[in-house]
Amino acid sequence: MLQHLYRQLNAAVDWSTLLVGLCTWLVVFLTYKLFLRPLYFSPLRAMPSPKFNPIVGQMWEIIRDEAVVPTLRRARKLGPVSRYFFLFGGERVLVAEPDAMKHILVTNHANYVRPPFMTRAFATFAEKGLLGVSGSEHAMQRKILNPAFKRENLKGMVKTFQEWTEVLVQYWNDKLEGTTTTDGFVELPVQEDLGRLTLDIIGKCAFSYEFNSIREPDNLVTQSVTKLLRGQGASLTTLISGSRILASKEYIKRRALCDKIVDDVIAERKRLQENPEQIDDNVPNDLLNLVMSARDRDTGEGLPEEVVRHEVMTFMVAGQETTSTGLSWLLLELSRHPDVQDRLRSEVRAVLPGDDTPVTWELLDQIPYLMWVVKETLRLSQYWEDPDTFKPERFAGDSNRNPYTFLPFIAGPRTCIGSKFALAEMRAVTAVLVQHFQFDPVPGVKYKNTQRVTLRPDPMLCLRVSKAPA
Ligand code: HEM
Repeated sequence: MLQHLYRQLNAAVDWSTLLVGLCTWLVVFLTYKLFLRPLYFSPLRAMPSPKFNPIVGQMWEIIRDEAVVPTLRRARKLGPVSRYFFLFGGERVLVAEPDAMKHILVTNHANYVRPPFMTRAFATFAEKGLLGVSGSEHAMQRKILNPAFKRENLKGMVKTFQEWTEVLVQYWNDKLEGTTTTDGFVELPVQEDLGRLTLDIIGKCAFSYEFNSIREPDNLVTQSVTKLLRGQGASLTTLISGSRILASKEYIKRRALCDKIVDDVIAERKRLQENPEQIDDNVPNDLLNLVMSARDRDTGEGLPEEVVRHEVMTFMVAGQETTSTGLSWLLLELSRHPDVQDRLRSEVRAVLPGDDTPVTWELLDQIPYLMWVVKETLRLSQYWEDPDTFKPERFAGDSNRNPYTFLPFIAGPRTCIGSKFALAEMRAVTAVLVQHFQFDPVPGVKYKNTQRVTLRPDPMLCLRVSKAPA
């Protein structure tokens, strides 16, 4: 039967013609994709473009050079809106112009959606939370959650920022006291320690969980969650699709542990909601509480329980590494600019005179220089005068500036929901740390940008830490 079919097919098809046809199609397709389209037919061809390479485009310099450097170089050379080439004739547009940013992120955001593969990668283990959903589902979640993230609801968390930073202060003081150097400093893995601090803070603020990772770094839960947040053990398919296919056994175990911790807290919280008489005065002031009580102002509906869990995980993913990396860059800049560090310390001390003065949101607002230092650390845009110089006072008189020249949290429907939280956390942590410590560079160490989920210093930041001058 099969033989018969094969003979019939052989008689009907001229294989050599088919092969020639296929080859011709391939040549035409490749010529169009690699040369004709990018050079003559692309709607982007009128944009300033760098040197054209049909195979690797600009990818080689992007991989080879320090992160962000090729982007800045191109923006300077080709202007605020330019085209560059991806692999195999693919094209990308680089935008560094405030009005164009507004157009893309806000006015016409529906035309510029994040590619689905990025959404999946962002939300590897919280696919139903804000980072993992899109379209109407995302809009519905934001409508319910936006009001929860207002300043009034976050104010009480500044106390937590201060308390956990004081744990780090104690930890570093112990190291200083244990040091044998006569110069009064100790070289510390600052970035690693800040990572533990922001884990402790986000654990407590997100769902009142105490990781206690500064005091107990080797604790199983801390280790598991830290590895999970770094994506360790997740396979490429897990990172791309969000599914657990091919993920290591350890990864699956860590996820189960993490889910259980969050589920237990939610179950206890629900029990209390149903039995309000058992709630004492200490209702947890955390994001979980805000998420569980948030309601759509039109329909009165809240978020389903599974989504609540995913939101808590999302806050952990979105709020831990971002702030610890931001704080690492900030301390690195302070160590490079002793004048900025001195001024910051004296302005902090003028408002928070004693080491034990309770830090509050209102007091943080009374130290404008602190906010300028934080913002200058997060600024990357070239759309500023003398853009490569670290100059916090450029943020004085900020209100007259076009908001689209400063976009660390982007803007529009996907703007960072935790931006106020993050700015308050970075200010509180910095204020407490500069009150106690002086930060100086370790001689001879040069840092480069490296792109992971965030832009990080490479190597990991290590600084000389000593007692702050009186
Ligand atoms: C310096 C610290 C931070 C920076 C620079 C930052 C930056 C960003 C950026 C750029 C986005 C948009 C990502 C995208 O859609 O492409 C984002 C989203 C988000 N961030 Fe932050 N973030 C920070 C801290 C935080 C903190 C502390 C939290 C939580 C408490 C948080 C929660 C979120 C959430 C939930 C989203 C998703 C919003 C959505 O898609 O609707 N972030 N963040």
